[in-house]
Amino acid sequence: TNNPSENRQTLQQLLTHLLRALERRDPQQLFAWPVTDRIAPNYSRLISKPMDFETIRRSIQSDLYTSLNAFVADFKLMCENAMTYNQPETIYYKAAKRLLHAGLKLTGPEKLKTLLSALP
Ligand SMILES: COc1ccc(OC)c(-c2cc(C(C)=O)n3cccnc23)c1
Repeated sequence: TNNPSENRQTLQQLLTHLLRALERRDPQQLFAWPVTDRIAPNYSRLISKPMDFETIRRSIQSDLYTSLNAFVADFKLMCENAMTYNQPETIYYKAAKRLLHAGLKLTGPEKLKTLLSALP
């Protein structure tokens, strides 16, 4: 529809659906909350824009994302942060790489066509 509030609701429903699908790919919840300097030394010095699933959820709820691209950008940032801070042989780097690929497939044009066709 061209009703802004309806479109915003639909976008929020789509983003919440995608967020849940992505969170399922992180069963160890390594991306569920912000990484602290306590568990990752110097993290806040090395990573200028931290991102995690809880922050993304809050952004959806406060209508911060006005497009799918903005949501995908934060998801990619979250994965890229982990591939910047952690060495390639760590579980965090490997989990981020897998999550990033799974996420880009989920939000790719092919999959989105089916998702969008299912919307009201
Ligand atoms: C081992 O248990 C946990 C629990 C929560 C975590 O982040 C929310 C992490 C974690 C998550 C990360 C990431 C995502 O870089 N990390 C990096 C170094 C050390 N720990 C982490 C690990």
